[in-house]
Amino acid sequence: MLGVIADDFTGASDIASFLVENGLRTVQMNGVPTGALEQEADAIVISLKSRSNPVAEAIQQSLAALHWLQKNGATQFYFKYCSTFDSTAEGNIGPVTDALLDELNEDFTIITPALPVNGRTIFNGYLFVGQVLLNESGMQNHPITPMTDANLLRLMDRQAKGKTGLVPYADVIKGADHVKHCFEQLKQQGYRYAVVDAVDNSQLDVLAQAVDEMKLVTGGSGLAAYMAQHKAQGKQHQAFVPTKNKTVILSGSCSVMTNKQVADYQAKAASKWLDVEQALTRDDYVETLFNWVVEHLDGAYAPLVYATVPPEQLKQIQQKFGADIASQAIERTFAQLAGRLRDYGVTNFITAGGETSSIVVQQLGFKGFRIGKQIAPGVPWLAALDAPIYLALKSGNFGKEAFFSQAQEMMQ
Ligand SMILES: Nc1ncnc2c1ncn2[C@@H]1O[C@H](COP(=O)(O)OP(=O)(O)O)[C@@H](O)[C@H]1O
Ligand SMILES: O=C(O)[C@@H](O)C(=O)COP(=O)(O)O
Repeated sequence: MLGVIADDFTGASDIASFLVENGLRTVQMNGVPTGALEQEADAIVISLKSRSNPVAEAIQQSLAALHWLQKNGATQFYFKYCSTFDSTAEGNIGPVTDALLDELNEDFTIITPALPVNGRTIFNGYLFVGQVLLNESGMQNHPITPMTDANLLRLMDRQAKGKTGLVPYADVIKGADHVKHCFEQLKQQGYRYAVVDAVDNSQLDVLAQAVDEMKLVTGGSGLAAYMAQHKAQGKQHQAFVPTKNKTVILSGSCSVMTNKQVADYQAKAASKWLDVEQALTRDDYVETLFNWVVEHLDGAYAPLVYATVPPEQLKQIQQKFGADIASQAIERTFAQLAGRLRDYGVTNFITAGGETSSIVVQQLGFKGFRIGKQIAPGVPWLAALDAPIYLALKSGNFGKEAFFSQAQEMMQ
């Protein structure tokens, strides 16, 4: 069984959807479960909210997830982080990778955020988003983990304890045996991690074969899709879509794509901006937003509450209130609002943004999810295991402009 440790909830549903689409029976758990695994599965994805926590906390959560997965039958482990390598000079990708390697008594792994279907490719160790380098893609303006360098070797070396090497494109296309040989050479030269180039899916297919016996693999969801294909032996997936019912959209991502998606949706449905100042100063602010959502639940499309702003406005807000204070106030407000709406009878939640989705799901508190049909690559419909609730957790930059309306048009 494959055990996945995902550093946020959108990332967890991203990888879970690719595992399922490629034939593995997969369950996504909300945090580290307290009891034993209750159903048969080929892969378990544990969703953490550890991407931007203090390093020690991220390590502690990730090791707890590892121990649970080991106890419940996992034999190979996958640390899932963002396809845009969201992290800071402190971590958490490097320190968590180190902690997992140490705990597993391993001394080597790979670094593979590539996800070609969503435009994330790696060449000569540089991460591209579409046709531009990571640090020119808009990710340099990320509210919590601004990415100002696209070189994965440098990024990893800054935050991890070992040395990072490269398996370049010219070697990857020579096939899985050759890639394994490159890993051995890098190990002998004292490298602890290898960034592996992947400019399209065929390199991920090769890499999936090269890591078949690697105890710990790290990366985005792209490689996992091919690992699933090689493990699955053609198992079938019964994809579901949600039932039409009371729906709300909560958007806390400030990514380039989410800004476009919010603008597109505002032309179709009722929308309300979540004002940081009011979130910080008014005790009744959640109640005000709740009342507004309830008034708009009967429209053709669901109401949207959004904190999403373009980079200049984000900078002003962060300067005025402090980046951490602003983002915590927004996350808290979304979480409380989601809880109120669930109690009121909203059954379908569409959330945008990794941190935002993570806090909302933690507040709603389900054990875990079954994985349904993909709305866009990496964004599946989810059904809570223990309540008749459906969710779509959209990663910041995933989906096309019309994502929010498309998601609802799938409901039956
Ligand atoms: N208007 C805003 N001002 C300040 N911070 C914001 C604003 N809107 C969103 N944020 C914060 O930015 C962060 C966005 O992160 P996240 O939800 O992970 O989105 P993404 O998936 O794009 O990374 C959240 O912590 C959110 O609260
Ligand atoms: O790998 C990815 O890009 C996503 O699965 C992911 O982790 C995105 O994170 P957010 O943009 O913070 O949602």
